[in-house]
Amino acid sequence: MSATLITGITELITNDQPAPADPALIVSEGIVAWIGPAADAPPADSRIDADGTVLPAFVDSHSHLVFDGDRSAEFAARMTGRRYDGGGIATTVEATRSADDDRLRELVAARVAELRAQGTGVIEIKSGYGLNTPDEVRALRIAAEFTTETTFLGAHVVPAEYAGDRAGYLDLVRGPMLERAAPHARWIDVFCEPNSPHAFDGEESRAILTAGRDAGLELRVHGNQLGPGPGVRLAVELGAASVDHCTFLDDADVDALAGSSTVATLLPGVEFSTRSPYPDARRLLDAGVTIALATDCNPGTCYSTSMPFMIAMAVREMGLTPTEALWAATRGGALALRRDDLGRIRVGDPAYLTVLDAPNHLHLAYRPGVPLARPLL
Ligand SMILES: N=CN[C@@H](CCC(=O)O)C(=O)O
Ligand SMILES: [Zn+2]
Repeated sequence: MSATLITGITELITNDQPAPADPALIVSEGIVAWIGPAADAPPADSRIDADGTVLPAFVDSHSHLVFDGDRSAEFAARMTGRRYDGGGIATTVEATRSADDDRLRELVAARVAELRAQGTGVIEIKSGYGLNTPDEVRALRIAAEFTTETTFLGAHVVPAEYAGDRAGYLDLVRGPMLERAAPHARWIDVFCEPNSPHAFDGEESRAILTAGRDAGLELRVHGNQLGPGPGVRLAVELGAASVDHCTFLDDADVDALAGSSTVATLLPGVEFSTRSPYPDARRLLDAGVTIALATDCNPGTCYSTSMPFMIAMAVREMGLTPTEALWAATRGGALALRRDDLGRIRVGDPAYLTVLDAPNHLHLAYRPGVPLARPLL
């Protein structure tokens, strides 16, 4: 067994026990084996001088990394006033279906390398740009090469070939497509958005989610992104682990979340890239809701892999302190994935550790856009 001692930690964020003065860590075989004052550290085989702030790696609980194609022109049009309504997803579906497996795998690998280099440890990856059975299954197979947190999103939008037959597509998604996809997924998700003509209303979403649950999948929901809607309350009612976006909430939505085990996952990169109002994270926290921050990395509403960027926006635009935003991007993400072993530094947990080239964690929001975060090991 080989043990590595980590010293030179200017600040240690554990999201667990308070850190000692002049903290040090020992990691052995990928597990946190010891935390204590550097002066008391037991012998180790090697040593790393962190020379900065050490924190749990970010947990990015919402991404759509399996795609091909480019929608930068759609982004540019939005910056001059065009609204987002989900219609551009069809462009990505076409490009993704046309890509061969090796190309898709390379694209995902490059995006995963990009996010890891910025301090993300574990990521969730959704399907949703195949929208037929073989392409959805392929997306999940490729996603599973990079994470165990794979999500079946056949109910992203109704694809063009079913434009006149929504009911037919719903039957496909909750029938044969689900049956083939379920062995490759942990989660099922739905774009519940009555404000988009392409996505699904409350009853359609309920039908998809309950079928997924019956097939053994756990639930997550895209809800209340483009306007008020039933997504948040449906997610809470069905016991979903997370409802994501939460941009347009009324008091009943906030009350429902506050009394529940459903995490509200906020995706400020989407509001940035669609020129929308940011969700009110302060209101949610003050009501006692558990919140997470994630990138939602996708070609339409947010092509960013950067959790530090999400933290900076949450602080500047959404009313969180830097400490709260960091917690939401680490432990919050872990809870949104119902992973008790992630998002904190604790003896016995996997050693997903990030180091900041900065004296303390406030620099994550204080120095936006600066590449401070990287994997420690
Ligand atoms: N809103 C639904 N799905 C993605 C966007 C997908 C796209 O536009 O390609 C999201 O989470 O924002
Ligand atoms: Zn999404």
